[in-house]
Amino acid sequence: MINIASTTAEEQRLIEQGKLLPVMEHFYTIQGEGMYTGLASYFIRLGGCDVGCHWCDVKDSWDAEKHPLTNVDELVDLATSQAKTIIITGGEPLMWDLTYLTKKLHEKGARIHIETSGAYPLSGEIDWVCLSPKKMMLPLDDVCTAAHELKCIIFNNHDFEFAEEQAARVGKDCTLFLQTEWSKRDKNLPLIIDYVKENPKWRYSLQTHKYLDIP
Ligand SMILES: C[S@@+](CC[C@H](N)C(=O)[O-])C[C@H]1O[C@@H](n2cnc3c(N)ncnc32)[C@H](O)[C@@H]1O
Ligand SMILES: Nc1nc2[nH]cc(C(=O)O)c2c(=O)[nH]1
Ligand code: SF4
Ligand SMILES: [Mg+2]
Repeated sequence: MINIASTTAEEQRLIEQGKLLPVMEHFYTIQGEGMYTGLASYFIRLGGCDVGCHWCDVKDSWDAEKHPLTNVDELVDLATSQAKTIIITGGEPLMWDLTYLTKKLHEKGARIHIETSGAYPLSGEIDWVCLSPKKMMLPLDDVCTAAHELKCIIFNNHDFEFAEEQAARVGKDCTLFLQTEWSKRDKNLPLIIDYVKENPKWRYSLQTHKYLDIP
């Protein structure tokens, strides 16, 4: 687990227990991507990521120190009062121990999804794992095995090859998605459409929230 330099010993203890986490933002919106596109969901975006995707659309999340340490019990109450499906994202949410957060969410009857690069071990009880593997820090085998959904980002042509390599690592029931890197969408969407027609084990995923201009 990462150490936040500016925390007190008491805060560090609560972070290790998962009762205090750096939260960049939390908001009720509609899942824009992948298998659950269109589903009303509450997003919890944890700060901290060292994977370093040059095209990452939430670079502000990377530095955990920039995000307020937040009381997990209060966050759980707020999230579950608004939605049944809670999506934990980041940053890289698996940099943190999610045992306490997910236990509390489940006690309130929530269904829990995660968006992850898979570069760190799974923790907690998660109902739906969306794995989006990255070349710079490959996903761990255990996360590949647990993935319900594989969402590979296409930035350039080589990413189709990388996507096939990662598809060979997930279980046979894992649903496979190709999603264009947003800034390359005009060039890549026709390539992805052709690829999916030729390789129908893949589906495309669009970042529909960006077209709709919602969070
Ligand atoms: C911001 S990441 C946070 C969760 C985790 N770190 C991960 O990468 O899966 C959430 C999702 O957005 C995708 N993503 C990030 N930047 C993107 C971009 N510029 N275009 C398309 N998808 C992007 C990621 O691959 C991931 O599937
Ligand atoms: N609407 C919406 N859907 C999303 N699906 C994954 C997101 C993420 O940033 O993890 C995301 C997001 O930021 N907004
Ligand atoms: S792993 Fe996720 S949060 Fe981290 S840099 Fe890549 S896309 Fe951004
Ligand atoms: Mg996003």
